[in-house]
Amino acid sequence: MTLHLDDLRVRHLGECHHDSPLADLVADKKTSPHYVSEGDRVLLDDTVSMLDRRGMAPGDLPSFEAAGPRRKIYFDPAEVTAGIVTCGGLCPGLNDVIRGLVQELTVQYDVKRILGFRNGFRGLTARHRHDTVDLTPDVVRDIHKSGGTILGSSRGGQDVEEMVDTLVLRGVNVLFVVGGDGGMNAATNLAAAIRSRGLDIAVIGVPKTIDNDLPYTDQSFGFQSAFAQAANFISSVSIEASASPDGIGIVKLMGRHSGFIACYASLARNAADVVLIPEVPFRLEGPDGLLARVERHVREKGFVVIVVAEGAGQDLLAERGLLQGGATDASGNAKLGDIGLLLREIISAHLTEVGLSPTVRYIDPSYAIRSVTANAYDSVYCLRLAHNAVHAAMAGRTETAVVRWRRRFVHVPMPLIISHRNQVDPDGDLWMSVQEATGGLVAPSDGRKLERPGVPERPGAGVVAG
Ligand SMILES: Nc1ncnc2c1ncn2[C@@H]1O[C@H](COP(=O)(O)OP(=O)(O)OP(=O)(O)O)[C@@H](O)[C@H]1O
Ligand SMILES: O=P(O)(O)OC[C@H]1O[C@](O)(CO)[C@@H](O)[C@@H]1O
Ligand SMILES: [Mg+2]
Repeated sequence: MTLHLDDLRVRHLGECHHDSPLADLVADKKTSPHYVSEGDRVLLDDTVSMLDRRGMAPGDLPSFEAAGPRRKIYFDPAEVTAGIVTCGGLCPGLNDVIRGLVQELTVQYDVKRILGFRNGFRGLTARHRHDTVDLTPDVVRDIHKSGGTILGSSRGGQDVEEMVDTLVLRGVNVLFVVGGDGGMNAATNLAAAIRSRGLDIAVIGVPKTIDNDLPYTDQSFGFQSAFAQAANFISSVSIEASASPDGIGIVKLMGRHSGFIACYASLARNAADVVLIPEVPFRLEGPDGLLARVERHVREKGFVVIVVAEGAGQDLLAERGLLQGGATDASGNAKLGDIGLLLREIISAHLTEVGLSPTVRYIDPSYAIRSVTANAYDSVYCLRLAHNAVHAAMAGRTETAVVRWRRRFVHVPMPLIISHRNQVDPDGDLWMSVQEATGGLVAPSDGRKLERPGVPERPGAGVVAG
């Protein structure tokens, strides 16, 4: 998809006429390596060759509006009622975002009324619209010390007009949607319905997903906390497998369509011998297939550790009739088959057949990963996203997501956030690092050649047969 400057312009509700309470803070600020001043823009591309290929004057290059406080704002804070909704799967840092939104709205902008809608978009239906939480600094003071979301979350569709009615009936003129691709889709539809009714309501998205599958953001919040926890499970499995004769350690990690958690968690511990992700289909059979590679590891090193993303190898499950074709959850997300269980069965059978005596240690930590409290890094990240989301809303931006792009906080039009999925690029440097750390790949099922097969020797990785 080729993006132009016009694709990156965000919607405004109108001119900003009110003095911002933060005007003094930004009055004399200029763009520097650590600040982007109001009105300046952040480039989409970041290499000389990419810029060169565009062949444009700097002002015409595709770029994002910088986030941050403005000198003038659109809404009179005394007239603002804010709403907050968290939707989809849990993710570390949701409470940090809620806390940051409430603190910034109340302390900096003196907004008096903030409603927390319960259990995702379900909370905006006619049935649940009056069951809201009054969010104050006191209510949110300590919520960042726990994982999850104090507002609850849900999957499943709701009628968009009914949700707009809720915003009108509850007097909400600024809505913050903290959600993944589904949540951003719903927020986009909501904003379109608001626009078609000519209402003065801002919808601001704070993109969220532990899968890190949303584009135009460096990395989604909570992702670091999630993969740090996932890495602990890889260590556990590695210790177990290395202490068992012919040990097979398998960890299945979340990641429906994107294997970022599997890649990062594997790199964090450098204990994985094989990493399987949805983006790189793999073969079981043949000299470079998974089974041969696993067998080689066990014979040479005594054990093997496999990290598999839940969305990997779905073709293998389908071939075996282990997928409910077309089955989806309430939000329309495809229901996946259990690749971890299939690998456990197939690998055990193969190793037994070739005369080994495998001991399998299989962990599927699933919710134990995404329910953790945000680490310090993610807490800071969430707080800063929340501050910028509030600035965007008060300045009358709408149908806009607030993200960090190449270290700067920027505004991205919501349709772009749902325009495609962020995935591990098999030709990118992350996957290259995984190859370097694991010493090669399982043969891809698309017939591509393997570049560097082999078993690397890693300090502390276990016994290497002489
Ligand atoms: N294509 C869509 N159009 C409109 N609304 C959607 C769409 N997909 C999902 N939604 C709504 O958005 C909400 C959240 O979606 P979903 O359950 O897919 O989680 P998500 O926001 O993608 O988060 P995550 O990926 O982290 O689990 C649900 O209430 C769902 O009905
Ligand atoms: O069991 P649930 O709540 O439907 O969520 C599972 C899914 O949610 C995610 O955490 C985020 O979409 C995926 O990684 C996972 O497949
Ligand atoms: Mg999603």
